[in-house]
Amino acid sequence: MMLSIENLRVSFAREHGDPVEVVHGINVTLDKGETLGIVGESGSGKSVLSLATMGLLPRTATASGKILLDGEDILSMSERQLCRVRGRKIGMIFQEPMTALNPSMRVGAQIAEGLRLSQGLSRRAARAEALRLLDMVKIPRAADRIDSFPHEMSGGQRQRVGIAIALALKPELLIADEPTTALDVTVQAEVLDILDELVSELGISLILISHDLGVIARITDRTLVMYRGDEMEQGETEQVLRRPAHAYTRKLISALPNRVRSALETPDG
Ligand SMILES: Nc1ncnc2c1ncn2[C@@H]1O[C@H](COP(=O)(O)OP(=O)(O)OP(=O)(O)O)[C@@H](O)[C@H]1O
Repeated sequence: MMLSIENLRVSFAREHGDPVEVVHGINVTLDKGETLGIVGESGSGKSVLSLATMGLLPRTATASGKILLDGEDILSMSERQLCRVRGRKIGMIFQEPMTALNPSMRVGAQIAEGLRLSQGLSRRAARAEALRLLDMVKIPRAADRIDSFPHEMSGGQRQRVGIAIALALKPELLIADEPTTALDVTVQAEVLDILDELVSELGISLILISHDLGVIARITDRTLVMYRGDEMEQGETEQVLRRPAHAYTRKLISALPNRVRSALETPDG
């Protein structure tokens, strides 16, 4: 898997007046197994960038540039081609796991349903695979929890189920948009660590979107810092944190809690 976003611009039509451009020429490349963090405050265009990459921009949006996934441009694919890409190549994890979960279906059955549709597994094989996935995302006593409903689980467990559902389709690229924002801090760290472990174990590429540089710093190789639709800087996460090239990045770093900030500081200052 290789993703290459070239000079991506996105604008939205307005009822009155000219369209407004909200992403102003972003360039990103991502190799197999690499993890990229996209950070920036609210409105910086992170979600628009990720929606564009999944081919999920609303109809009012116009995009130009290229989003090449293994050489094929997402921006010029038909809805049918996009559905195949989303089923096979790109998985998604959302901020609120309930958006990806069906509240009236047991979690095991939801994971199994995806497996039966995508891989044509028998009922029994799909259930066994669902159990394996629940174990993989470290749901305690998975064999007992497989028949739980989403509302019977904690937020962190629901997000793990969300991760299991995304992984069930064996994606090559996973896009996680604020996957831990709705969780408390300790649970946040657990879910991030699971995500980190799984993507590296499975060789999946990851785009992790967050307004929180602490979240990005925890698990990504590279970071793109965005502000109002522009790239502020991009580079190895460690470099960006230790030697931020841009005042905006320094502002994001100074907004981190002391505890996180001091963990990032270099011995040589
Ligand atoms: N459907 C839409 N129609 C019009 N404008 C939109 C639409 N979606 C997003 N925008 C605008 O695009 C800009 C970027 O929004 P985006 O959601 O990508 O920001 P973000 O960095 O993800 O912020 P947040 O962290 O709040 O989600 C904002 O100015 C937003 O108002």
